[in-house]
Amino acid sequence: MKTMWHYAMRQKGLLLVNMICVFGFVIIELGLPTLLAKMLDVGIVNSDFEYVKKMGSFMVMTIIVGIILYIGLAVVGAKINTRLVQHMRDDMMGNIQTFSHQEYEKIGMSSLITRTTNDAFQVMTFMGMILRIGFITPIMFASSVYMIVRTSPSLTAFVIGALPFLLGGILFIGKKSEPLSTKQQKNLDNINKILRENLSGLRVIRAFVNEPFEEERFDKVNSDYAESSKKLFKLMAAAQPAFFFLFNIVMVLVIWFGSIQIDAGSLEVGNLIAFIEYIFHALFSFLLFSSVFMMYPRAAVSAARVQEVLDMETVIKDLPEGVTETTTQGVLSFEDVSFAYPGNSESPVIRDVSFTASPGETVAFIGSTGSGKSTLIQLIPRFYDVSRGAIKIDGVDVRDYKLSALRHKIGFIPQKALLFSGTIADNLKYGKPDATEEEMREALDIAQATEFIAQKDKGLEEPISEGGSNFSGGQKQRLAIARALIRKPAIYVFDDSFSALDYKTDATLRNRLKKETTESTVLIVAQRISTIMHADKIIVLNEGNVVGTGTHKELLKNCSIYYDIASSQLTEEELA
Ligand SMILES: Nc1ncnc2c1ncn2[C@@H]1O[C@H](COP(=O)(O)OP(=O)(O)OP(=O)(O)O)[C@@H](O)[C@H]1O
Repeated sequence: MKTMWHYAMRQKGLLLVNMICVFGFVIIELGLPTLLAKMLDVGIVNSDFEYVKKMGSFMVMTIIVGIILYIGLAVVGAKINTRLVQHMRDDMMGNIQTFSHQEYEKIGMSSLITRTTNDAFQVMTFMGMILRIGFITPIMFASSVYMIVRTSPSLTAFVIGALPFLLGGILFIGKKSEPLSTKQQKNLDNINKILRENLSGLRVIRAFVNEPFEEERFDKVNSDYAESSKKLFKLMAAAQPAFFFLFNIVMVLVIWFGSIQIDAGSLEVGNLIAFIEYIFHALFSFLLFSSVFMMYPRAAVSAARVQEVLDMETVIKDLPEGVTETTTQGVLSFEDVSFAYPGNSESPVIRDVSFTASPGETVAFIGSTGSGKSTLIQLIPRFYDVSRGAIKIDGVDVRDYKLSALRHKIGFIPQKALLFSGTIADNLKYGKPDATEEEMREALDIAQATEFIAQKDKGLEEPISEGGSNFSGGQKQRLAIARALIRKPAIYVFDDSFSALDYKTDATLRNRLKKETTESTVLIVAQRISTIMHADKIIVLNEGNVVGTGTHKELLKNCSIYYDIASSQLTEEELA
């Protein structure tokens, strides 16, 4: 509720109009039976046709105003709702952008998508119900009960007698539906998760002829979702016939005793008709309100999931007043750095790593898979914070920087080259929004991308499909490199970013890079010895420990792990 009201209250003006429409609508709805009763009991009974005509025109006018107010209610409600969900999604996205890897991993990508789309939609739908039904029904109910008591106090007992049954039913359904709603949303998370994996891993699935297995996996989560939805809908559906059964019993009793009272002359026909109309409004309002109440647990589950995203604070705290300017540019030092992934503090992935890297220098990291290379370099832009020790850039601890200033110093090229849908130019401008065509062409030239772009019909304006699927792995890597180059950062971090390039392109690219980065610090993670053998310093990692530091030649002599890696890739002559 807190979440919904927070967003609804951002539109106080529209809420006020909504309330005015609600009041007007209720007055008109209850005014109609009153006018009808008068028309019957005064006009028809006394054959006063002037009176009948007068009441008739009042009723027509009332209906017209009622329609206008009802349309107003729908329009205003739709406006409030769409803005509500828009603001909610904007805020969620804003907070998600601040998340570190830890928060992403905690909630999970699929769940974040479900929460931003489906859960926000559930909250919006419920708010829509509140704005119309939730506001109208309590007022309608209270006014109807007032009219019921005023018209015939003796018949009121039947209405009051029905209320405990209604209330009991509503509470029962509300209690039953909450765990079902939680389960339903979780099952929807699972559908999204499997769907994402299936769509992004389509080629692997096909290559391994695993379609039947994947279909079965999807079918399972889909059935789970259908099962939980079915139970929920069954529960909701059972409420309606039960209500109409109760409603009909009340009606029969009212008409039965009402006709006895008419016979005895203590009640007029018009009043009985109006009375039945009031009962209908009172009980129907109660039912509609109960449908809001029954939907509440489901919306509350969604609202809680949305609120969790909104409340989640990143462990990587930004320092808005942090350091933005430094005297040097690109001096990097690791000082006894250890790191363990969250929830795994007993087994650090990086242990007591120390090294320095200066502008103009290329430092490379090598080691077996899982030795901690990617983890180590992800600590530099603070994708994770160190568990012990410190990483300093230009003498300042990375945690003391304003986050944007820190990340501006770094050109990070991740292991998996990710391109955004748009054009080649759009993707390059992601690195530098005001990049000129000349700057773009220069970056592409260094990244050895000029040739394949020249073959594209539209050159820089060539469209890139979702995930860059219309480019090869090596082309994507080169574009990702160009995107980082265009920023001219103080520190380049290449996380195995040359792996998809052929040997010749790899060598040419690194040569060009060397000329371009004379004033920058370059860190390269690679599996290929040929990619790193010319680095000024090579750091060999094994199970998170530094087991060797030196040049290619030095390490061949005094680091057995490096020698083993090198000997598996180089010829005897190259080793010598
Ligand atoms: N997000 C994560 N949560 C928990 N453990 C992780 C996470 N990412 C990596 N690890 C673990 O940390 C260790 C180091 O992984 P890392 O990716 O840094 O190795 P790497 O040397 O870069 O390997 P590769 O060369 O295969 O990319 C591995 O044991 C891995 O299982």
